[in-house]
Amino acid sequence: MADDVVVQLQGVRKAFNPGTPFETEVLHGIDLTLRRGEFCAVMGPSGSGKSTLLNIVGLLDRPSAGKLQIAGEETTTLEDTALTRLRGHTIGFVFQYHHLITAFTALENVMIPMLGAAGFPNAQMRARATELIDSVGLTPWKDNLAGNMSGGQQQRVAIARALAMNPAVLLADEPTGNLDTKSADAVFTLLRQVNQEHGTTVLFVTHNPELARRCDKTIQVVDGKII
Ligand SMILES: Nc1ncnc2c1ncn2[C@@H]1O[C@H](COP(=O)(O)OP(=O)(O)OP(=O)(O)O)[C@@H](O)[C@H]1O
Repeated sequence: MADDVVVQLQGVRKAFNPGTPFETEVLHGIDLTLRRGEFCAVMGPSGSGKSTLLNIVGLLDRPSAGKLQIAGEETTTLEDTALTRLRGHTIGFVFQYHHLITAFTALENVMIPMLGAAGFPNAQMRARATELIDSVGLTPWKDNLAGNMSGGQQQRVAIARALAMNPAVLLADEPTGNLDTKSADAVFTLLRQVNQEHGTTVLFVTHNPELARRCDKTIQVVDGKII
């Protein structure tokens, strides 16, 4: 595998409820290679398998068959604890719904992934979270409760939180799907900026062809296959 390949799927299949009468194969042999700094849009009809694909690349779910290498490591043979560790250090997630803790401030939400085993924040974590909040343009709002922020601001906090561990791969599942055009554009521009400044590889699910055109490449997932 070339050094700059950060995500590689070979013949990845995913079946839900395997071995039961309800078994359904949702991904039917996906091959995909993403290099460092690549920004790739994922498009395709509803129910075609885009989120399932992101969950597998994000090590939240395991393939039923095939190979998946993340940051040079073959993941299909890893035990759950090793998989969790690799996920924590390599992958950042941004979802359509921000999944912030609304009763925490913006800054506190960004510190959550840094807490780790310590379980409580220190000055270094606070400084790093402040830097991230600054980088997503939310300096004046850092002490606002996440629940009181606008949709676009919440998504910026979610991006800052996703970057807390400086991930090689950022997985964004329709992060702009719930936003008005102007906020969607601003969130996309921020993701692009992160990608270019840090060389983060981004996999970005969208139904918006305008935004897909602004990515380095687009894959179409149809009926569980890349076409
Ligand atoms: N845990 C599960 N158990 C059974 N079937 C599932 C499970 N998760 C997803 N599916 C099915 O897999 C298919 C693909 O779902 P997925 O959410 O990946 O599609 P999607 O392309 O992301 O859709 P959307 O654009 O609507 O978000 C759907 O038919 C869905 O019902």
